[in-house]
Amino acid sequence: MTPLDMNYLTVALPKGKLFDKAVQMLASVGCAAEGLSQDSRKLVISNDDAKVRFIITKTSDLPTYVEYGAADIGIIGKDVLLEENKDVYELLDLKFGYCRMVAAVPQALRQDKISDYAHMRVATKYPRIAERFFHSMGIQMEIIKLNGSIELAPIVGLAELIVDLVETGRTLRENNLVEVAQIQPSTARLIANRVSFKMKFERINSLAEALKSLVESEADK
Ligand SMILES: Nc1ncnc2c1ncn2[C@@H]1O[C@H](COP(=O)(O)OP(=O)(O)OP(=O)(O)O)[C@@H](O)[C@H]1O
Ligand SMILES: O=P(O)(O)OC[C@H]1O[C@H](OP(=O)(O)OP(=O)(O)O)[C@H](O)[C@@H]1O
Repeated sequence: MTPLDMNYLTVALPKGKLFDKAVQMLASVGCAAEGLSQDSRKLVISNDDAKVRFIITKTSDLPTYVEYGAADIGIIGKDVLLEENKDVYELLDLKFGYCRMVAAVPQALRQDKISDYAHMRVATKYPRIAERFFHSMGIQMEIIKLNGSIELAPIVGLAELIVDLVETGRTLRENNLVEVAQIQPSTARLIANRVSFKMKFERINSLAEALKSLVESEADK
């Protein structure tokens, strides 16, 4: 298997929350392979008849695979795209995986103005997004990078604030945290390697068009 193999389309899919819906949408437009499942330990799954192969990556690594052309296209959250800041084309908003990036604090620490949090510590899995947000507000903060369970940080005094994703709001509520700023909404996006998009234009563009029609038909329901 070589990168940018002209005969195959290589599609990167992230393990985790976006995987099942991404597989389902791609299958609906005829882009599928047998045994494509998160439960499998196989990381490359090919459909030789359809000349498509899927690679399964860790969420935050997916844009790197696409940027380097190890995958031609991929499906990934806008939050990860903004954080990883890779040189890829964003082709389509797939309108699933809705969540939003927020800043939150313990209820007891709530202040009137975001500037009142200046110079406090912010725990986050998304240091670039957090940095950019506070910088845009003219506020200097100390950013502490964590890899998960971010809501724990203010409870145990590691940080005063967090920047994290919220979907239902349950995790914030159950840890007595309240939102103090909305930073960025996020949905899943179809992305493409810049060279692949030119070299495999017909194939990638027709897949993107089919997904676009699918997204629009789902929105009409
Ligand atoms: N409740 C949610 N929490 C986190 N991400 C969500 C949520 N709802 C939708 N998403 C979207 O799903 C994507 C993948 O989330 P997931 O939790 O599977 O990965 P991750 O936890 O960031 O990665 P990893 O487990 O490898 O560290 C996010 O980047 C985001 O775009
Ligand atoms: O608003 P909610 O519906 O409660 O969802 C938000 C939570 O889900 C995500 O965590 P995830 O499950 O990915 O675990 P993690 O803490 O290990 O990242 C996110 O980081 C929040 O903690």
